Amino acid sequence: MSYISLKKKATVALLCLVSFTVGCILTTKLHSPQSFQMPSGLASLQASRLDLGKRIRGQRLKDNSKNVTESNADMYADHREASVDDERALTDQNETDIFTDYTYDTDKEAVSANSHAVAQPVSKHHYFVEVSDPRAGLILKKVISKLPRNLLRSVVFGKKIFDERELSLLGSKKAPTVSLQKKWAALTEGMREVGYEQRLPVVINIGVKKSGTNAFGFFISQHPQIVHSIGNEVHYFDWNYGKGIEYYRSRMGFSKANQFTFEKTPRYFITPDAPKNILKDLPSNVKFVICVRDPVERAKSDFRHEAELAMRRGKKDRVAVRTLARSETPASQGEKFEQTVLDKNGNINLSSDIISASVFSKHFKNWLEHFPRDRFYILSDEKVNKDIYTEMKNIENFLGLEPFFERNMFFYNREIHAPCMKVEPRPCPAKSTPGFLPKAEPSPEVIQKLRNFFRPYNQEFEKLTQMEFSWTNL
Ligand SMILES: Nc1ncnc2c1ncn2[C@@H]1O[C@H](COP(=O)(O)OS(=O)(=O)O)[C@@H](OP(=O)(O)O)[C@H]1O
Repeated sequence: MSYISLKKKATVALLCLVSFTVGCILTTKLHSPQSFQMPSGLASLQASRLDLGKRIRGQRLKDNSKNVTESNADMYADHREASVDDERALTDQNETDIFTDYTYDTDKEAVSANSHAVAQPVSKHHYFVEVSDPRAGLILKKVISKLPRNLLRSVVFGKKIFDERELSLLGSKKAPTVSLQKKWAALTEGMREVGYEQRLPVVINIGVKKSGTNAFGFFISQHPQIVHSIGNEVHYFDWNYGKGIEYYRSRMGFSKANQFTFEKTPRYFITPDAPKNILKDLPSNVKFVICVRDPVERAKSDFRHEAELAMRRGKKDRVAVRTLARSETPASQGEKFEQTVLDKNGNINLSSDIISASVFSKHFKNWLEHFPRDRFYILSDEKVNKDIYTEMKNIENFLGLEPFFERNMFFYNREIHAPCMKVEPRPCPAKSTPGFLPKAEPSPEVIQKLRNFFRPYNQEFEKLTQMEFSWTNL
């Protein structure tokens, strides 16, 4: 081979190598979060969002951008009420398999999925997408598909961040199970740069279970100063206390300095050590909202809830099996309401959680030993049903929030016989109890027995709260 042809070949090889290297660099740059450049229009739109500290949520952003508003409308497309027990099970999950467990659960009849998601731009490169139930693979996909296509996107659930590639695997059998600690660190750093922190809650909805806590959580979370915990219920002061305060903080949404972190776990109300530990661990200005309802109606609703779990356990549903393993008085499949609330001799079954949770005064006394009465707002369902607007205004005032709620934001939904809030496109949380569940329709004698049992406790609760309730003396 001549020297010239050798030289030619070497030049060609060199050119190939250079163009390959340049290609690689360009590709890496295009896909690297660090080098990503956002179109200037979007950048300023997002910057103004961040300055306003607003979340992309339903109609609240209608004034900002048509594109984003449409996308947000879809985020609520499948908003249904959360199941406490799914949250309970979630906190049990090892960090990497959350998606594997829940995304492919297609048994929608048996599982009342809560599927709301809130997207929030947190840096040039990331959207923070809060998903209240990680089983909601479909809604996640929907949210992601609506975000500006040319942005690098991440979805966060707790400490899990799923990038676009991983999201594209949703719906396939290849579940993303990658450890994402590094991405989480990068994202939180990005959020801190723009002024967000994970703060401990200063407002907690501590219960009572089955008294409208989901609806209240939904209403209060519409306030721009309220930042909800990540996921529906954290269960720190009952089941996860051993995990430490930094775990608890890590379950909080990111907030700006003028925002209030909100958490709801109805089981705190009946957890003996919860008030003592909250006093010890949380900011001294923490306040509480307690939803209450006719104790007999509450017990019936609680029974249906437990019956749903029992039915799911019968189907070997993993969430239910795990949840029932932790329940003090698990319902048995096929058990009737009477069998749960009465003992063998026909007396009130005092060891049943379903009874105990309705004895409001007993638990409230424990809270009052640690916090003064003025730290609690008691939200009774009769007042909620009569005038939700006034109640939300009172709570705004109680918490020291800026005025936000207006009368025309609320309406009474005759289909579900409950007040709702106009948030596009699903105005309010659906009723939690699916129609296929066993009905709790005890005989009039059993009802009377329950009423006689609860009456003295109701009267005591009235004294403790300095309030009156229509169901006290029934
Ligand atoms: N506004 C509104 N929207 C939807 N649902 C409402 C509302 N207000 C009260 N409820 C009734 O509250 C019951 C559920 O209570 P919780 O949300 O506290 O349940 S849970 O403890 O979190 O599982 C559940 O009661 P039952 O239907 O009797 O089971 C809901 O119907």
